[in-house]
Amino acid sequence: MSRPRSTPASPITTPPSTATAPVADAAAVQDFIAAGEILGSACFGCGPDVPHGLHIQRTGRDGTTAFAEFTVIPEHQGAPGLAHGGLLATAMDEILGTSAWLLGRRYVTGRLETDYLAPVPVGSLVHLRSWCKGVDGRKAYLEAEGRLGGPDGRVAVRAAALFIEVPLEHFTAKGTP
Ligand SMILES: CCCCCCCCCCCCCC(=O)SCCNC(=O)CCNC(=O)[C@H](O)C(C)(C)COP(=O)(O)OP(=O)(O)OC[C@H]1O[C@@H](n2cnc3c(N)ncnc32)[C@H](O)[C@@H]1OP(=O)(O)O
Repeated sequence: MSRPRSTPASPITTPPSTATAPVADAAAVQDFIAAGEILGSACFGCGPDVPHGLHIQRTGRDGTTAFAEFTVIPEHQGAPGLAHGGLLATAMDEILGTSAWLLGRRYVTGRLETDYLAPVPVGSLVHLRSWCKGVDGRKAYLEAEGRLGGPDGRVAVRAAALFIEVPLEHFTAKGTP
């Protein structure tokens, strides 16, 4: 039986040799503190008013590493008694997006790779962490993990991602569905 890879990253989500080390942006760090007012309450990942949303709470940061947590409720279930895998990918996307935010530019997820290492029971408190490995032009390379049993407990889910920097118009110029 093959062992889990030590990193979830494929070649697409591995920073190239030309990538530079990430630097936290001072203004973004201030935004992090006031994130609730900036993002509003409609985000499925972190919005407090979204019924059955993840209600992810950001708990801290260190450089471009972001920390957060959420509780898996019955409405998040997939297989009996367990969190839905897509929901856990959403949690990964949210914490990855938070780390990308700390770079001080606007990014969207281009590619998200997720490894599921252990089942996550309904009722679990999932501890999220994400960090940026490098930046190359418009591309930011990030990883994330979700742990059970405490912030340093065992890793149940992990992800690697490529985020792409976009202009403000990406969010304001809505196309016709
Ligand atoms: C306040 C503090 C807290 C804040 C918290 C915030 C929380 C946030 C929580 C929410 C977080 C949730 C976040 C979300 O959920 S974001 C929502 C989910 N993501 C999207 O909706 C993105 C949809 N896609 C697009 O809009 C476009 O495709 C983008 C903008 C990504 C690129 O289209 P664009 O026309 O602009 O650029 P380009 O096509 O010339 O590509 C440029 C380069 O990138 C490379 N490339 C692109 N895609 C991929 C790919 N898939 N794999 C590999 N490579 C890819 C491409 O090869 C090229 O490389 P190169 O040829 O230059 O080498």
